[in-house]
Amino acid sequence: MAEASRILHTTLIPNFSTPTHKTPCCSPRSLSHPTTSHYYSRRATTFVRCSISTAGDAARTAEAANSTIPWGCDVDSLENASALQKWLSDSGLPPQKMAIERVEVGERGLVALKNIRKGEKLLFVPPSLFITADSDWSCTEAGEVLKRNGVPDWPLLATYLISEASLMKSSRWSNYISALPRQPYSLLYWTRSELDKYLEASQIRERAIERINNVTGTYNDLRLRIFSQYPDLFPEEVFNMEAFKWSFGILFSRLVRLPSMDGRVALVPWADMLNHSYHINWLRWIHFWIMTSHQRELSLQQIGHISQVSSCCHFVIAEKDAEKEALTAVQPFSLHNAIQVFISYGKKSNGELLLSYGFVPREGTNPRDSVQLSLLLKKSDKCYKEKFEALRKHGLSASQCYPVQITGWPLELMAYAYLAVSPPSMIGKFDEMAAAASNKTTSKKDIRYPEIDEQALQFILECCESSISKYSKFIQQSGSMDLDVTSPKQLNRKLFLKQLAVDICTSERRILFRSQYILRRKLRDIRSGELKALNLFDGFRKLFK
Ligand SMILES: C[S@@+](CC[C@H](N)C(=O)[O-])C[C@H]1O[C@@H](n2cnc3c(N)ncnc32)[C@H](O)[C@@H]1O
Repeated sequence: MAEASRILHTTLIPNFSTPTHKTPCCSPRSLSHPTTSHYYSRRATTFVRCSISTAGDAARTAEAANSTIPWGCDVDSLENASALQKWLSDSGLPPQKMAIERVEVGERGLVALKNIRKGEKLLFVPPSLFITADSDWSCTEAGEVLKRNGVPDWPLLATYLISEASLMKSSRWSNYISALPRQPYSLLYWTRSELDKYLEASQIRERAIERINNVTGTYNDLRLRIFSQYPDLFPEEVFNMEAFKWSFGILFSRLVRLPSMDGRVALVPWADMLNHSYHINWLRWIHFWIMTSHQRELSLQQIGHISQVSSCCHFVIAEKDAEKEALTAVQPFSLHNAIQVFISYGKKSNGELLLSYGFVPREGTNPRDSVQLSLLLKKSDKCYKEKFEALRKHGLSASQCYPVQITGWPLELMAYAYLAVSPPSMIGKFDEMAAAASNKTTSKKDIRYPEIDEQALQFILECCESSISKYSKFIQQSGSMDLDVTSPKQLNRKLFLKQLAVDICTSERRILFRSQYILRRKLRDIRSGELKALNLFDGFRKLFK
């Protein structure tokens, strides 16, 4: 979950070596495990195949929205939760103080069943229950082929999930997979035309398109270089785009990085049933221990904050102070039955939460919320070429996005604005400005050019207002938007997407409104200061006359 997008960015597009074998490494008959043909006779092969649709491709759009995979359950289903709980305890999960319940926030989640004391361990998950890139494959040969081809962790795990899921009851993870959502909430499931229609105003649209392209590219790469070479191990009825959309959707919304395992990524059944919250107003330390295989040495895993939304209690999982806190933990407090326990998925904006987890927190509740403001160098600028060159030198382009928060904007954005408005006489400063506008930590960020402050702020204000007007237009039009549906099921889906889009646009616009207010005030101060200075100068002139 946490850091998922960053991890994906660096590892998703695999750099495979060319497969050395053209045929499966072992023929079905020579398998030590059940034979491949036997395997695949048990694989689920009944689902619809489809790929991510492009704009205008209405038929495929409808198909993409409606097709599902045959494993997993509905997002709010408790049907498989008790089977999951039982299987986990049978597999070594110690008795827990939480249970899976239907909840108000996040549909299903973990709720505390007992009073919990400060310092008490709340979650215990033995590593034997983690799914990592080192997990054993039920189909050993498939795992060996991927590893031999140097497939990185993310695509490897995505393929592993599909492989195990398709084996249904024969997989060791069948109880876990049955309790996973059949269609995780994720922008991966939005078609291109839905992204264009609903997220036109938000920069998150670009991120979603990029992510979908990455996932599609990864799947195509795997298909071309590996799956097509070993069709017995990776039949297309199972290992197709729809299945990869599902598995990447699961990874984006559930994968965690484990510092205690050298930062490797893993799916942690049970812990991944915790929903997200920012409602933190009273700190408590809670420890999330992971037992080693010998269960003697305990190592600590930092996932994030655990909080309780409806009252003033919450927990923070601490890495450094854990030992100390565990010793001094004495103060008991009460959690009523069925009170949901939350963690924080990290310092993410609402857009990032929508992108990976498919939900938008209530307006104004996310202190880390930000909106990407797009700034553009004007082509009509007399020094366009020189400015563009300076930007390029520092890894930037003529159009740049910067995150704006309710508390303000980064120094880099101001530096870009200085560059955008600086006159030809300041050509000698272009390089310094472009360097400060880049995200290189070595460059000096806090540059000031009071002589062009007003123009720079005015420039940012104009960008802000142009963005606000796009949001306002969408929000206004959304009420009467033609949803273009042919069935009640489609209508529900479109209404849901539209609501998410309105929520994200409203929360992003809110930040821009705040920036607009600050910018106008600053400009008013500058202008009234200038006016005062002008009046004073006029007064002196008259005096000397
Ligand atoms: C790690 S899973 C948490 C368990 C999940 N609720 C389940 O039943 O499988 C993350 C998913 O839970 C849901 N979720 C988590 N926190 C949420 C929140 N604050 N509001 C709405 N949905 C949330 C989203 O669907 C997200 O993709």
